[in-house]
Amino acid sequence: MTNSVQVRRAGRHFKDHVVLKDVDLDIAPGEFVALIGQSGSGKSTLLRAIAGLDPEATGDYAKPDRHAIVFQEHRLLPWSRVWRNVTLGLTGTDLRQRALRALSEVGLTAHADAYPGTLSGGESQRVALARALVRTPGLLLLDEPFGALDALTRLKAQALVAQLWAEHQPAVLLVTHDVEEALLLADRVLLLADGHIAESYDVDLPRPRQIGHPRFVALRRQLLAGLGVAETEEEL
Ligand SMILES: Nc1ncnc2c1ncn2[C@@H]1O[C@H](COP(=O)(O)OP(=O)(O)OP(=O)(O)O)[C@@H](O)[C@H]1O
Repeated sequence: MTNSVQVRRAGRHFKDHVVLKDVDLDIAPGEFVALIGQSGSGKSTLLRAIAGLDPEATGDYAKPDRHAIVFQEHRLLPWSRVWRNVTLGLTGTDLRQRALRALSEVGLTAHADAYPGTLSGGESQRVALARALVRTPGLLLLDEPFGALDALTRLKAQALVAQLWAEHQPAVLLVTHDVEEALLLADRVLLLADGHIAESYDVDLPRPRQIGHPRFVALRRQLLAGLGVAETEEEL
């Protein structure tokens, strides 16, 4: 398989509500793909199916053995120290060392022995990223990981993800509501609508991306039109 991710005929319904009808999706090794779509279009449902978390999803799914997922909520265990959260579920003798290495990549070495309850929202999401990184994933699945962060923290978290992706080159599938986030980070943006991938946009811009670049502005307009949002309506 030359693709890192290959999804064929993905389907999912909840009783008579058909959410995913016929989704085909490919991600090349090291490619960063963003998935946008209106609220309720099935973005999270698709991500969960790809992650193997949804036994009732139908279709064929191929993905790297090592994959990791980061959700909008950090899902850290409050009674476990940060470094233990990072290596939760892993076995081996050097777990603390591995946790510290991953925490240093997200700038949180100093918080290794803290409990999650003492961290800010942005720090908690960085721990969740470290927990993903420590698994050296070939595929990183990100489900609105910055959705709950304030604007400045969100920008910093986006820059961190861009840097980690450039260093480690996993394939990435990022679910986001935010067309600017998609255009800042992704090689390609997919639009999920009516239960399938309705559009694919190549983000043919060098990195780091400049939001004022005329091509960026044009792509932003196309994506918003694809979502059925007028340019003046900022957020969905
Ligand atoms: N466990 C469930 N039971 C019933 N319906 C569900 C369940 N999970 C999801 N759905 C429905 O499937 C549809 C798609 O949900 P999903 O969370 O995948 O959408 P989304 O595109 O990620 O939305 P958002 O952007 O608002 O997070 C929604 O209509 C939702 O109500």
